[in-house]
Amino acid sequence: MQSNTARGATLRGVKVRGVTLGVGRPAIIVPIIAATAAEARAAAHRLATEDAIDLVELRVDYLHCVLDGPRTAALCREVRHVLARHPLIVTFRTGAEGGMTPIGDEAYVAFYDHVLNAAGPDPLPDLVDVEFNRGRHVVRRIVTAARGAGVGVILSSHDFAGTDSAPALVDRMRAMQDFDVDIVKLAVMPRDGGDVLNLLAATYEMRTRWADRPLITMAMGGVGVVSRLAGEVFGSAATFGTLGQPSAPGQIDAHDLRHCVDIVHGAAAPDLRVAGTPPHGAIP
Ligand SMILES: O=C1C[C@@](O)(C(=O)O)C[C@@H](O)[C@@H]1O
Repeated sequence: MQSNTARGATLRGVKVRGVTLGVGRPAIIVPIIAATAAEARAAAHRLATEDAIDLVELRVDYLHCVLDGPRTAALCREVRHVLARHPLIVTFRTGAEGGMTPIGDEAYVAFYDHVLNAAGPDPLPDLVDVEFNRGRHVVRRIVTAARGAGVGVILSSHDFAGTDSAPALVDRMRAMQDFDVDIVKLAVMPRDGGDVLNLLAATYEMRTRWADRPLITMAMGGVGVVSRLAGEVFGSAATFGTLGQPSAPGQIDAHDLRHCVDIVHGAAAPDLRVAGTPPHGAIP
């Protein structure tokens, strides 16, 4: 049963440090892909001064030390500190969803417990990414821990095998929104333009009829790239680009991405404001 049945729900933007997601131009997120703590630190120092990006994602599943929870949790705090004004998302992308490290449910919960309870002078990460497919019980435990720590949650779902119909994708996002999370994220693997349209149609319907919080959606791979560039028109609040190794197929250079997103925003924002289509509300 889905409880989020309010049609045309009003979307509240989510403010993370200086960045508001869900209102206006989509945010640009860049992943840190690093095998060692030293590499992660160096990448954080480089990204800290990057003006083209809005948020950083630390993909901890690439770290050799990731299964050492306390050590990785301390690194997350350190990276958060180094990034200064850029908000940090900590993501353990599991093997089942395109990540580098397989992990069982208990270890997955324990990992996020370490991250959310790490002691130290540096701040905690701003957001953690939790996989919807881990199941209700796992999601609830991590969301509760994150709420207790004052850390936001992105609930995410990846389909690397294909793309469901638009109605099925909307159902999935509505089921995700039923959790007490800040942002819902959906990634699919399209075979062709028709699949990309399914993702975009689902995003648009979700954004205009059901969503009361920001969505981030993307069709991965080459044919999906249009969804990363023009997601604002359909209601996606952020897009992932790369400054180094990509963390998923179809990501393009973050500077090029910024340029394209700005072009779309410059052209589309006045019409979006008039038509009231997403993202309506205050467009800067
Ligand atoms: O969920 C996502 C989106 C993503 O898979 C993409 O397709 O850009 C990249 C991941 O690093 C991130 O966690």
